[in-house]
Amino acid sequence: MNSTVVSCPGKVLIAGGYLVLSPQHQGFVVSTPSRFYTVVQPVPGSSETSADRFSITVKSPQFTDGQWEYVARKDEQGEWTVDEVKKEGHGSNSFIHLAIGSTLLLSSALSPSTIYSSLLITIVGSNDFYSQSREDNDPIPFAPLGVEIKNVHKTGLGSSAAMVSSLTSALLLHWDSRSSLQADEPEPTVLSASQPRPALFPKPARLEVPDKDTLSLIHNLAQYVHSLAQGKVGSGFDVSAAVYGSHVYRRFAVECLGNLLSTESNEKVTGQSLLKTLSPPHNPLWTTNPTSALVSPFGLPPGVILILADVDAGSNTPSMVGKVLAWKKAQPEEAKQVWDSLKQSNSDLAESFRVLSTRASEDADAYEKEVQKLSATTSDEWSSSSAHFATAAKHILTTRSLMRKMGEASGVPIEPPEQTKLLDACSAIPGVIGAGVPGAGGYDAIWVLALAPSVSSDVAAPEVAVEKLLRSYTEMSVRPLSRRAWVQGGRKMVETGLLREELEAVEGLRRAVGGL
Ligand SMILES: Nc1ncnc2c1ncn2[C@@H]1O[C@H](COP(=O)(O)OP(=O)(O)O)[C@@H](O)[C@H]1O
Ligand SMILES: C[C@@](O)(CCOP(=O)(O)OP(=O)(O)O)CC(=O)O
Repeated sequence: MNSTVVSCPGKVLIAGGYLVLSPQHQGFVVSTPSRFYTVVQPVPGSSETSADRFSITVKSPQFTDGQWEYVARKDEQGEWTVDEVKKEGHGSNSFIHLAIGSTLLLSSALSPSTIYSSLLITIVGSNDFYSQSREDNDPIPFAPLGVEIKNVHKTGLGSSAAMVSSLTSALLLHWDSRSSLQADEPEPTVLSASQPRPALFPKPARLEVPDKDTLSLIHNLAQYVHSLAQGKVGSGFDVSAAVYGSHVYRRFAVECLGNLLSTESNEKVTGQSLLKTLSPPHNPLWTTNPTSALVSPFGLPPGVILILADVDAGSNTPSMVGKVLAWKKAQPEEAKQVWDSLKQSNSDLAESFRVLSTRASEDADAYEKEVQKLSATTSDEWSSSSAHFATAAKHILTTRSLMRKMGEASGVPIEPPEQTKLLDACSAIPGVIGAGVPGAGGYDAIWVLALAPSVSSDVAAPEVAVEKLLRSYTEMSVRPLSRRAWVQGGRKMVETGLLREELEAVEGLRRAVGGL
């Protein structure tokens, strides 16, 4: 049987950090070209193994300790459990363990007739999820990092969310295709009522995106696994971006997960309990207001590029979140004012992107000419004739100043002075619309939004000047991610989320998988 490959993108929360934790507010998240790939392969000759037991080997070849072994067993009640087979020199990986266990339970409840057999799973992330060696400017795809997973330096694109989303969906898809191969009469399932159920994902790869209900189920499963493995429920924008791509995100309510995460509940999580809680047709909390998540279109307009850079100082998101929420509780009036203003400036920024996209589609030539013209001057020189780009630039500055205000009020370095200096330096480059700290802010990363004229002009592309500044900056350790990781404006939402892939079509993936 063929391998199954699913990829999910990384994320950059351009606006809405902290606010997005509350269902009254939104986050504006852009997904990145950097992706996590999960390749699920049957182990040759293993289909003869017992129907109640099979093994799963997971490899993460980018890490020196990236191999984990699991055994799945079915008990007398027909419930599957997955145990790790401990190996010396290899730590546990709760994200992977929980993803496999939960997906197997859900799959067996969805399609009780599925026959499981041993699997080899390979997981790799695009190089830009991790800081690369400074000596090698052009590493091979999915380059080995030569370190243990716990020691890797991450760049903030959300490795665990993209990994969990690609692993859970690849497994669900793989097992789903087995059920449709094996069962002459597919069992009626929740998703299909009494209709024979089509495979969850349509066949050939890269493939059509799964239907809406299936994507929701995958999203809900990945949110559950990610929260369980992290030991907390964040806003979930990172998992949502891994599944849906760039969008405006309003969070789902924790109640959607029922008591699945409850540490007090003695009830064992079963396949049926997962299905009943995670499947949208079964659990209306996922689809009805005010508990459902909302995903609406959002993206960068054409003619722009989002340059991403890793800052090597590191901040601790959970403690920053704790402090901001403590301030919000202690100073509710002041906090409400700041949050309301941020809500406004964030949605103004998104609206200015929408207006630019509309202009581009109405008159592509005039739009491109404007992009060319503005590339030669700095955003504070953009006159009212360039109103749309000037407006976007203004909203970025307003959002930044409000985030700084929130940081000062709560004692959290959301945009610390060192970052302000760097962002201002980037923003002063001709053709740069603006810059910011993504997500929770801190010392982790920055983004810079620049115009990207499509035909070469007399003017050097703004991105070249930004890259030069970042590479030569000495006041902080900052390093642009590779150009491959930067986000081009104008991409369709459907290309930016979860994708089913062909193994051979992804550069370097066959080599990374090796062996079989
Ligand atoms: N390539 C990979 N293979 C296996 N597990 C990975 C990989 N990359 C990340 N992970 C998992 O994600 C965890 C990191 O999660 P976290 O610290 O939340 O980082 P992030 O903010 O990037 O999501 C790792 O400890 C590991 O369990
Ligand atoms: C504060 C937040 O709203 C945004 C954090 O965004 P980041 O992109 O900074 O996240 P990490 O990759 O987990 O550090 C918390 C949340 O939404 O869960």
